[in-house]
This record gives sequence, C-alpha cells and structure tokens, in this order.
Amino acid sequence: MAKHQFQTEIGQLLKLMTHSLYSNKEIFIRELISNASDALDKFNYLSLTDEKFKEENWSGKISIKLDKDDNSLTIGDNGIGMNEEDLMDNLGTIAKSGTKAFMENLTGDAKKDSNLIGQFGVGFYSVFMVAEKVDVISKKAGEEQAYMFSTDGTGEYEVKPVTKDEHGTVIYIKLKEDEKEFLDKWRVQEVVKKYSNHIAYPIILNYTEEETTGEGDEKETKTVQKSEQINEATALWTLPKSELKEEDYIEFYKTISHGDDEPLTYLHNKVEGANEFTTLFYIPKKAPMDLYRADYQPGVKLYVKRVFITDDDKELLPPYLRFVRGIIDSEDLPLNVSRELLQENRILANIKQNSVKKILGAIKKLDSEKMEIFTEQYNRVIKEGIYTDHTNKETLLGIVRYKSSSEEGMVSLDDYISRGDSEKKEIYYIVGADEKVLRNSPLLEAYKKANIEVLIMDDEEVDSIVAPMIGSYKEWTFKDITTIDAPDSKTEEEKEEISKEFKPLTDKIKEVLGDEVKEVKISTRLTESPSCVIKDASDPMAGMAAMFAQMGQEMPEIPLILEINPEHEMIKKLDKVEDESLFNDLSWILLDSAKLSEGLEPKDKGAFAHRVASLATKAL
Ligand SMILES: Nc1ncnc2c1ncn2[C@@H]1O[C@H](COP(=O)(O)OP(=O)(O)OP(=O)(O)O)[C@@H](O)[C@H]1O
Repeated sequence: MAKHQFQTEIGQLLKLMTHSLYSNKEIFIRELISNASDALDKFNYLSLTDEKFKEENWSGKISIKLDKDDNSLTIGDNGIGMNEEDLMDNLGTIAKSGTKAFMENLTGDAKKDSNLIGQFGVGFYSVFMVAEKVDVISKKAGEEQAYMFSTDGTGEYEVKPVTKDEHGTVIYIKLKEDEKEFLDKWRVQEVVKKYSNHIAYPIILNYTEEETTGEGDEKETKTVQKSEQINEATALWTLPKSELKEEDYIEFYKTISHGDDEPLTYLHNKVEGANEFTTLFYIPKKAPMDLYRADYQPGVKLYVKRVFITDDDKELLPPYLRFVRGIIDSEDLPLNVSRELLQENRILANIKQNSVKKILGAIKKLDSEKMEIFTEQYNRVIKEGIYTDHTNKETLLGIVRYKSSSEEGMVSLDDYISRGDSEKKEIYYIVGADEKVLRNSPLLEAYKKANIEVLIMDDEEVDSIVAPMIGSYKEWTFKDITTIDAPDSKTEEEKEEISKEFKPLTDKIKEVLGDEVKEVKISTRLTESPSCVIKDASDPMAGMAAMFAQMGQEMPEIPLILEINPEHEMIKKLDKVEDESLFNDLSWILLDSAKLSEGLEPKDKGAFAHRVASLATKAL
C-alpha cells in the first residue's frame, strides 16, 4: 500500500485542525454534507445530459450513519465519486487559490487564526477537529474500480483499491474519544437542521435505538435499526420569501461560504415574465482572500431548473462583483447549455444585467454602519466597476467613497455635492500615493482658504486611472486640482498686472532652472507656501498618463510648471537678491521643496541637501 505525504500547506492545516482552533467543531458535518451535495449536483447534471449516465431510478441522497459501538460516524452520497487520482489531487493537495496567502497569514494567535479559518473555509479538513482516523471510500461514476483514501491526519495518507457497488463517496470517521456527542441522534439532527436543512437532497439519518416490548416477564429490549429523513430537502432559493426567516438565509450562507461569518447583506429575487429566474445573492462581510488574484474562484453557482450547471463561470457577474456569493437558477436556459457558449447566451445576459442592478441597488440601500464595512472591503473593486461598467457607472458613483479635505472619514459624492457650489457644479480632487502628502499639498491651500472641499484620492494605483475618466456625476464635473487654475478672488486684470510686475523675477528663475520646468509663473493658489509645482494640463502626455499606467508602463514625464507665491516673504526678498549664486540656490530650493510637497523627488537630492545646509549656515 502506497504511503503519501500531504502537501506542506495541508500538513499545516491538519495541525491546526487537530489542535482545533476552531471553536465550532460541529461545522465538519456541514462541510461534508456540502461536499456530498456538490457531488450529487455534478452527477445529477450528467444523468440528465449524458446518455452514458442515464440511470434508471437514480435519485440523489446523503446518508449519515451513527455507530455507538464503533464510535464512528459515516457520511455517504451516491454522487459523482472520485477515482485514485481525484482522491490524491482533491484531498492530498489544495489547489485552491489563496491557500498560500492564507497560510502566510496565520500567526499562532489562536483567536485570530480561527477567524481566518472561518473566512478561508476549510472544507474536508475540518473533519480532523473530531476524527482520530478517516477513510474516504469512493467510486467515480462510469469507472469500475473503487479506492480508499485513509489518514489519521498526521501528515501521511494511503490510497488503495477496494470494492464498492455504487458510485459515490462514503466517509468513515472514527471519532476521538471526547467527541462522542456526534454519535447522539439529537445532536446530529440539530446540526443538520441548522446548516443543511435546505440542501436540495434528502439527508437520511441511520441510527440504532433500544426498544422495549411486552410487560412483566415478557418484557424484551431490542436494539433496532432506524432510519429517517432529517432535512427538508428543498433548495432554499426555491422557497417563497415569506416562508424564510433571516436565520434561514444566514445558515444557508454559512453552508455556501464554508465560513462562520454572517453576510453583510443578502437579496433574494424571483423574476417572472418573458424570462424566469431566481437569484439569491450574498455580500460577505469580509472580502474573499483571492479578491485581487487573477485566478480567483467565482462565487456564484448557476442552476437550470434546480439542476446545478457550473460554479466556475467568471461571466455570470461582471468581474468587479467577484466578491458576491450566491445562486442563479434559470427556468429558461436549456439544461445542456454548453458552458463555453454561456457568455453569448441572451437569456444569461439578461439575467446578468438584472442581477447587477439588484446587487448595486442592495448596496446603495445599506445603512451607514454596513456601508462603512462595505467601503473598507470593496471600495477598490467599485472603482474598477466605474472604469469598466458604463451602463452602471452613475449607480457605482453613488456607492464609491473618498477621503475629503474637509470631512472626517469617507464621503459619498452625493454628500460632496450637497455641500458644494451648485452653480459651478464641480467636484475637485487630488490624486497621490500618500494621504499626508496630499493633505499638506500647497495646491490645497487656496481651496482651504476658499472653504472648498477637495476629494483626497490616495489609492494612487487605482485612482490615477479611474478618476480622470469619470468625467461627471449628476452633471457635476470632476476637476483635478493639479491641472486647473485655483479658485481665487482676483480678477483677470489684477492677475495680469501681478504677472507683469514679477516677470523679471519669473524669467530669471526660469533661466536658472532651464529645462527642468516648462514655465515659471506667479501663483494665486498659494497662501502659506512660497512655491508649488503643477502638471501642465495642456501637454498631450498628461491625458495619456492614465493609459500608460493602465498598461503597466512607466508614466512618461509630464513637464512641470513652477508657481511662486508673490505674497510670500521669501519671494519678496528673492526679488532683491543680487548675489548670483545665492539666487541660483534659492531658485532650485523653490523647485525642489515644491516637488517634495507633492511627493515627487528632487532631480539631484544631494545638491538639494547641500544647498539647504549652506543656506542654513548662512542664516546662523
Ligand atoms: N463527497 C465527495 N464526492 C466527490 N468529491 C468530493 C467529495 N468531497 C470532496 N470532494 C472533492 O474534494 C475537493 C476538496 O474538498 P474540500 O471540501 O476540501 O474543498 P472544496 O469543497 O473544494 O472547497 P470549499 O470547501 O471551500 O468549497 C472538492 O472540491 C471535491 O472535488
């Protein structure tokens, strides 16, 4: 018999499970039933679409057997089953994306780790919280040979051929001494009812009971085998909303998410008419671990008339809604709809469109406390949606939140608008990587002085691409404050006059800085700082910067314009400096310190430091 080593990550996971960081041991039943139900779904589909698997009288069921004498619990299904390779691939390794990240996040802090496990969903391995030894006996539908996968959860497993009549899987669990509660009929029934009541297949509990018959001398006690169905066996989403309680939805969510968290919100809709379908969607409280992985696992399952079709179609919802979990069940799609052609299917396109509207509607309706959680977890993917989903852009703009120069926390665009100038209808923003740098940017000074709110977009990677293409929201135009004239109270004539007055000075600074700046001009946007740099919005490259960033290429250098504050002491004095080398040093310092305030680097950091030191010495 071949012995195999578990993949390293599984070894770690098993250790965690056997030491049971997870307070909720009963969930192993939920996980095994959920796997059985998936296996039944898969066979059900085959039996309806593939001649080879059309069996007379097949009806999927899950059985649970309790054996007190043997101290064991067995869970079986007559589903798709696994062959030798499947057993090793599915149970001996974890292919699931995000596993590595999950393992890396483990800290050894039991409380934190158990939360993480809840989020990760441990599936089959949860059995090791209660098992001393596990045998998985399985026969794949359409194949002759059955196999047994055995392990005691200590790092090794064995696989050997065995005999088994029916296709499907039987999991024999030898319970640890102190886990006898799971041999109790009532306890198991309670757990099944709690989590798996609405699994679509019947769950049959087999157990023994002492039965006494007769009276007096005739009295006889016998152990009798009993068998009863302990769940409702109706898919939850097929039931009318009026029959379902919040806790039903929550427990069902735990089953499909394999976690212990409650969802942030859920929405259940039955659509009737030309196209009939039911959707049940959940928004998790915590973003899935693989949210930013290209190989993320989609969270929505497609059913056709209650027959499972796929859980691996990334097109059921737009990619930016990849955090949504749930079910789409269509009455109109053909059962044998080709999975490759799903994308082009008009019925499905219609369902998708409707689903997106419903999901976004539900998000918009979240109360402020839940919205805060939502923003924390999903703001970034909502921005992705703004960029990619033109149909729903306006709704998504109603959901996205930004930091603000005048308000605490995250603000909505609607709130911004309610505080803004309804004549001008402009939404001001500044993008950069560092919130602190942005908040202290000299470019903000004039806005602060004029009491104008500016959105602080500090998720540069995303915002620098998304913000410039927003255009407008509710007819309010987005304006990047680094590329527009600042608000001020001076008239054009006044500005011209000051510019003229300072022209000799700005010309002289430009001469010193040469090609480092495109232009030096007088600023009306500054109140406290002597200078600032802005990007030249008229440069064709400025408009293309977002495109470069999106293609993952380095941004082309956009020429900078140096603006100086004519009211500032330094500028007033600089106008009178006659010492040429001092004038040069001060000109460079004006530019380099302005760059630093915007999070940009001086061209020659050494020279900058040297100039500052030499000036400081002079000042002493
Ligand atoms: N009863 C079963 N019948 C057939 N295949 C099974 C059965 N139980 C498990 N498997 C296979 O083993 C794989 C691993 O199961 P496991 O519960 O660890 O993870 P999962 O179900 O894929 O993930 P998650 O539990 O997070 O959904 C399953 O994807 C499935 O292919």
